Amino acid sequence: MPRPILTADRMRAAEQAAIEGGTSVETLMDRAGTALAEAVHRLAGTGDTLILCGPGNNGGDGYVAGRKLVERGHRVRVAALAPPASAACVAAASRWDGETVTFEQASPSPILVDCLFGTGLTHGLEATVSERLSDLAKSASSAIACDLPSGVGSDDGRCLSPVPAFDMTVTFGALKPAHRLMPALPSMGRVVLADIGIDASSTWFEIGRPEVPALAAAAHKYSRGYVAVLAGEMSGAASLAASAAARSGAGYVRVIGDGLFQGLPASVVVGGKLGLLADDGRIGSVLIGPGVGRGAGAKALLQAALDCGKPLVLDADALNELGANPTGMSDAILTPHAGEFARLFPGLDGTKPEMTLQAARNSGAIVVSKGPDTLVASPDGRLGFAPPAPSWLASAGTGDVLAGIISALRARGMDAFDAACAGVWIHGRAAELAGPLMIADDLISELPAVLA
Ligand SMILES: NC(=O)C1=CN([C@@H]2O[C@H](COP(=O)(O)OP(=O)(O)OC[C@H]3O[C@@H](n4cnc5c(N)ncnc54)[C@H](O)[C@@H]3O)[C@@H](O)[C@H]2O)[C@@H](O)CC1
Ligand SMILES: Nc1ncnc2c1ncn2[C@@H]1O[C@H](COP(=O)(O)OP(=O)(O)O)[C@@H](O)[C@H]1O
Ligand SMILES: [K+]
Repeated sequence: MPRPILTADRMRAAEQAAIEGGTSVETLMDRAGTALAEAVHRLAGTGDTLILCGPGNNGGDGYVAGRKLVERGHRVRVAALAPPASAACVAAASRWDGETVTFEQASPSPILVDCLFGTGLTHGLEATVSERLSDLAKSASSAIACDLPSGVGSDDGRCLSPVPAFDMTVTFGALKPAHRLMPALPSMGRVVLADIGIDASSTWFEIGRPEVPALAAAAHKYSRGYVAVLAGEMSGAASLAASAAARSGAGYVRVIGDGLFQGLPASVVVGGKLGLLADDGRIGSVLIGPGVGRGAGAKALLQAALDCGKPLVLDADALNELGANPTGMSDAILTPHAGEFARLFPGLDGTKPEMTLQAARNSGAIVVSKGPDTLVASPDGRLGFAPPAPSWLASAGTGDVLAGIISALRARGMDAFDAACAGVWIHGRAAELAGPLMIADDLISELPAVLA
């Protein structure tokens, strides 16, 4: 099951529903603190532990975790930033009778647990507090954040004050958008999700390993997926996309365009008239964008793609050619990077999740908003958050490869949203296998291992 993602408001509503269903806040906090202690102990073993507690329920989780860690043999010190303020935090703190130091006195410890603020953060930490948090996190062997690293905006991933890097973040019920959004993403470490008995079902989720439809025994090359790639000025980009489609399980890949198409597998067919797009009922998806260029030639190719009535994947130059605020794009997948997104959907505001969903609703298309924090949005409100992908994907041509992978999955018959989510996951995994010095071509070599 993919891990659900909830905004702070929706998390509070889920908590409220659990409370109305008969589970008290104290019980939820007890479960959260117990899960936090368990995760800390598993990661760091038994050792001297400093827990920084804030005045709200994030701090309350810390007091509970302190008690549980003492039971597990840790020497625990709690440093309170401010006296407990929320009722549940007051109750949890009243049960803490261990070592307590002032925040200013807190000295470095091998295990640091940050329970200052979570989803209730409203503004950045004071400079002296964030500096102290950073110093303590840097000098710890294991730094663990409760729910969110303190200073991170839960819904938008902004760092409202400087945020150090943590080894692990333990969150409850559901992930929060910030766990998978820049600029907070690199501070999270491993994100562990603990079940505290809240119904956290959501149409927002972290994209997990996909289930690609199995090949039928009676499959033939066209039923396995026929991808048509429209090529223009830069044949290398089309070659990358077409090769990626072929290595992602398409049964037949055709590149329509003039050019040398170096490096293309011999099995990829080159040539054919544009009229094929509409006439050949076997074509399962049409990819246009990588290397297609700008100008009259590109415009004619785009028009042919838009008119052919086949599932489309639009990337790169095709997105620029499309113009701002496209509408009526159902059965299309758009894969803009940040610059292309801003040109395609000017004037949207809000968080990246909100803007990507708005773009999908306005255009009618599945929108893959790429970057270090790729999101996949559907007009129906589904929103997939990519798991962290290696930053070495920042290399020319990797987007062309992604478009090729998605086109193959779409031609195979996957639903457009599922194909886009699966493509993003497969792309990230291929990058992990290809390693830091990879170039886009190397991603293609890893695809069979990822898809096996
Ligand atoms: N929602 C849920 O279902 C559950 C939430 N739990 C915990 O509760 C947390 C949320 O608790 P709260 O809503 O009490 O929020 P927090 O504990 O994150 O912080 C709340 C308090 O801090 C103040 N504050 C915000 N930013 C500040 C800043 N920069 N400097 C000083 N004060 C600041 C707020 O005014 C508020 O009084 C979650 O992150 C999680 O750790 C768990 O106890 C279990 C269940
Ligand atoms: N810092 C990063 N961390 C993780 N993934 C990244 C990063 N930068 C880019 N990517 C991914 O690499 C790909 C780049 O695509 P794109 O910008 O279209 O490049 P190109 O046009 O050169 O093919 C996208 O899938 C994007 O999500
Ligand atoms: K925290």
